[in-house]
Amino acid sequence: MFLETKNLTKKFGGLTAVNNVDFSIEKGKINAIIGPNGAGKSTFFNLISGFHPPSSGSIILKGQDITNMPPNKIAEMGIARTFQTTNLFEQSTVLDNVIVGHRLRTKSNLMDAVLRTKRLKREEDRCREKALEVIRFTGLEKVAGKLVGSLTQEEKKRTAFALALATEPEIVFLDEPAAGVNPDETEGLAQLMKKMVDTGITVCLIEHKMQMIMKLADKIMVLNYGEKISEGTAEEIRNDPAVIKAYLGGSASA
Ligand SMILES: Nc1ncnc2c1ncn2[C@@H]1O[C@H](COP(=O)(O)OP(=O)(O)OP(=O)(O)O)[C@@H](O)[C@H]1O
Repeated sequence: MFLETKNLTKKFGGLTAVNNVDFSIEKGKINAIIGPNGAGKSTFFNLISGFHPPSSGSIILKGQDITNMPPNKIAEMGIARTFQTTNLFEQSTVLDNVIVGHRLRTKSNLMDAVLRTKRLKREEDRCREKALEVIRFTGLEKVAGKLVGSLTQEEKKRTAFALALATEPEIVFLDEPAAGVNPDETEGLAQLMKKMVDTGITVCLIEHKMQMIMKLADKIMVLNYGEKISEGTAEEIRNDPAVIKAYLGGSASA
């Protein structure tokens, strides 16, 4: 299995936000995590990307235990993520935002910057090339020189994808990639996720847009109050009484 969590648990004081979750992600597939508000989806992402240490349980990437690794190490291992409220620099251009992503893969340090070494120049060129490549991939060529603050919501979403891709990840975690965009743009972003998978990148997303998830995801996990209540294909999830009950607030019979 490409990435697995075993008994993954996160407690915030008396609240168990993620409770004993076993989840496995297959390489080259689109995996989705759904669940009502407050179900623990973002917390689950934060655990995998190292932003929160788990209270217990483990995270295994390609057979290696990465539990408790710091976020920068996890990113170096090939895991990238985007955020619900995209953490982009609004006063910088798309290109400058995306260039930052590839710095993760470079080695130059403060001395290289002070002395303007050849290594620094070479790595700066490489970051720029990589940024231009992912800007083309995500369809942002026309707005590469624009300030992020002036972009549409959909372009900002694409920029967040591009920033994640610039780190050369093996797997990307996308937190509500289609929130706040119209149906046509949602379809465009779904196509972009498929394109990512076609190049060999594994995708895992959180999304509230059910129609999109049901069409797009190869495998879905459903969280409710921090617990995994169901897992399977769109068809399996759709017909699972536990899922129907969770979404209807307990008013449907299980
Ligand atoms: N840093 C934190 N400190 C304390 N409680 C937290 C923290 N982060 C999340 N929680 C709580 O953990 C629970 C799960 O939250 P989380 O944001 O993971 O849910 P979610 O499924 O992503 O929700 P949404 O769909 O609304 O974004 C919630 O009750 C939330 O209030």
